[in-house]
Amino acid sequence: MPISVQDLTVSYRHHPAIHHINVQFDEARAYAIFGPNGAGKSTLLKAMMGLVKADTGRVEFQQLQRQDIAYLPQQSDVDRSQPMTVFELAAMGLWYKIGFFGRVNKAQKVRVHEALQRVSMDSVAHKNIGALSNGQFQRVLFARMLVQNARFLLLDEPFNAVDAATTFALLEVLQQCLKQGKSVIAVLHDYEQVRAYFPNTVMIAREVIACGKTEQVLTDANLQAAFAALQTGHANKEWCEVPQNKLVEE
Ligand SMILES: Nc1ncnc2c1ncn2[C@@H]1O[C@H](COP(=O)(O)OP(=O)(O)OP(=O)(O)O)[C@@H](O)[C@H]1O
Repeated sequence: MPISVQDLTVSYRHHPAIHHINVQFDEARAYAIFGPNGAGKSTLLKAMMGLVKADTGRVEFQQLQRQDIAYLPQQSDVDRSQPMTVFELAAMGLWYKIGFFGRVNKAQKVRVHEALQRVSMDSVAHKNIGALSNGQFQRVLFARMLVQNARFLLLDEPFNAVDAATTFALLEVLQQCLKQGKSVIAVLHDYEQVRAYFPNTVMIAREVIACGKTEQVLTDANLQAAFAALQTGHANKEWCEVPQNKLVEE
């Protein structure tokens, strides 16, 4: 049951951030999305989640429901200043079962506590999220994803501004998820992390530069091609400055 990205173009103010992207994400695999700053990595994830409008192409979710996809944006969607406990934030992973204001039943409570245990945050389940460090907060957001029990985990720079111990612990959580048959698709900047934990890499620079086994994709030649593509604005003949339908709309 793969996710298939077909001919996907998204532009901001007439400039394509991603351009005719084709890529398939299969189940039970770990994919790194890699590329220079401004390559369109976050935009690709947002477009897959339907958070930005596509100018061309589409994303096909074969036999997947909305709750089968979990998404952790780069800057968290949760306002940490609002009064909410660690437990309540993790329990938000149940949104598709109980809505955002529904009551959590006994079995669901157990599930939330188990998820918090997996990220070593159950002992502070009663704490307000405003009191958490960046690393602790990211652990709770991972617990929320575990509660959702999605089949595809889309993570945008999940270890940015997170301490080394937490990064290691959360990478281990992702490994467990893979063993359970889930897929992880993560925007990452750290070569070593990608090489150690992500056997598949999609390198983009607006367009797909290379896609496949990490050792074959993360090469100097591909990295140079990625930087060059971003500087010159095109790496193949099909480049078009602005998708036509976007011009008509605006
Ligand atoms: N909301 C927006 N409005 C206008 N331009 C945007 C917007 N979001 C992104 N862009 C531009 O689109 C391009 C791709 O941005 P995106 O954040 O997807 O790249 P990225 O590869 O994730 O970058 P980084 O590694 O720096 O996070 C960049 O040139 C960026 O400035």
